[in-house]
Amino acid sequence: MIQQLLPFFKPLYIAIGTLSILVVFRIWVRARYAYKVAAAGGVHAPRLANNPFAAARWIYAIGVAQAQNRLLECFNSAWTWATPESPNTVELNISGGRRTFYTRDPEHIKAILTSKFADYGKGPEFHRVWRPFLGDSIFTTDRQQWQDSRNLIRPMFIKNRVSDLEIFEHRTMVMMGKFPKSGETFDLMNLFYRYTIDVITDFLLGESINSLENPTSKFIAAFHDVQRIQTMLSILSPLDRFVPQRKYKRGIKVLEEFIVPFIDKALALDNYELDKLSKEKSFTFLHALAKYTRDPKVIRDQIIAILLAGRDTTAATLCWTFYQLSNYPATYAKLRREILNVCGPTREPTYDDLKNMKYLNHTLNETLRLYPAVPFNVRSALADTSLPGMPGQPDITVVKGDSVFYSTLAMQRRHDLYPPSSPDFAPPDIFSPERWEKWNPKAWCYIPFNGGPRICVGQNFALTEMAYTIVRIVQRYERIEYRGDWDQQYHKVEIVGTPGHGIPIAMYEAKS
Ligand code: HEM
Repeated sequence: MIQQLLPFFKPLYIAIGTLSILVVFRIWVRARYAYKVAAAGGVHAPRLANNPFAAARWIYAIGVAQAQNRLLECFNSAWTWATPESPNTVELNISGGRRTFYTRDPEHIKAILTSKFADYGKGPEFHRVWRPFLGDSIFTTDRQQWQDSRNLIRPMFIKNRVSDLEIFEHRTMVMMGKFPKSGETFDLMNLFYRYTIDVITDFLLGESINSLENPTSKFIAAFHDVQRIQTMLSILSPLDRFVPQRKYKRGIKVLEEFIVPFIDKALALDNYELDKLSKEKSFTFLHALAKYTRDPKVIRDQIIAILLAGRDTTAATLCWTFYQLSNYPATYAKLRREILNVCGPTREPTYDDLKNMKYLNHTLNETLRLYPAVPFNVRSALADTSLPGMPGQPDITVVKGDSVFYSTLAMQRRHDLYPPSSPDFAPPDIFSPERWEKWNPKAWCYIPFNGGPRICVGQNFALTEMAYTIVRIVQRYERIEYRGDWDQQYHKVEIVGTPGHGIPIAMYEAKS
């Protein structure tokens, strides 16, 4: 009897059997999804690929595009599959089950970030992949846990605290002390990254890491490694489990070894001492955390999250600003005229000066329009929900567990979201702070800081820091010159989008 059955266990039969089970499974999962979509009265978005092989090819293409710094191009190629009913959102389904949506549609971004906020979140998978680095912080959690973090962090960014410009002044002066002589080439990006980590550590911990003075610090190298590997792990999830993680874990340990002594010092203060301190200027973000919780892990998670949020975003935006200004001498000159009119060549700007300088703010808006610091983002459906259909069309059904990738970068570069070009309004790909003089973007078409309940907590801090830094540099230097190949510059997307070639530049000091 066994002998008669043996031929059935030949490898070929096993392969055919397995394949048949997979096909049946896929048909079943797909039918279940189709039922859910129909039962909700909605529709699918156009499909990016119609079979698992084409879908796997797309995932592979995304991985390659990321490695070759062509992610935007690859993302935009998705619209080849779009239809007039859904011109800017498509879906991908490898297994027939959970889908991934890709969108650059402001109405869909608005839905996930605000009108259907409760239905979308970071989700369990995001939390799993990011937890070793960012723990249970504001960035990795949803619902009550996220709300608790937000309530804790927000008071630290009220105007009173942000308008104290002492840290910015001190650190800007240290940074500018590192600029070489007039006309010599240097990498401004390197200095901006060191400057912003020094500012944010000072702001959070009351003591700076001083990377401007100590560029080879282990902390900086570890912070960089961890972020780079984290980006790759998120892109590859759920296959991240197969990626070697020794360097990643070692890096996280270095970050913790740096932060833990600060946490211990803050926790050594009792509530009475913290209360007393809270009325003084030396009361830091860390003290506020220690007042709220005695759990060192909670404090560690929030501190690392804000370090991440506060360093690269502002450094990258400053880099892109000077990259663009170096190509437009007339824009630089106009900005300098405004700054000199308000602050003269040496006076420190006040908070009100910074907020009232229109052209300065237009310059920052314009940079964030072309280079939103977080170019790609993702949300997961926490419940069965939908994305709004075009007028007269049914909604697109989204099932719990589906992901929605959205790109602020791709959306903000969509030509059809802008008025026609004219002498008053440069084509959308051109850097032109002037466009902001008479134009306001349509709602949800310009969201570098996100929108809705999860809008960036540090927005005002970031804008104040960047404006301050620009003012102090532009006051001193009458002209800047890009010393790399301007056209060869590229957008390197990790968590934040940075200039791939750094910012090789020369600055010419104004004669007093
Ligand atoms: C140019 C500068 C910045 C830009 C463009 C920016 C942009 C963003 C964006 C797009 C998000 C949403 C992320 C998400 O929900 O997935 C965000 C969240 C956040 N940002 Fe910023 N950010 C900047 C600077 C800062 C700074 C300097 C800080 C703090 C020092 C900060 C703190 C935060 C925090 C805590 C969140 C989480 C908010 C939440 O989930 O409720 N950001 N930021």
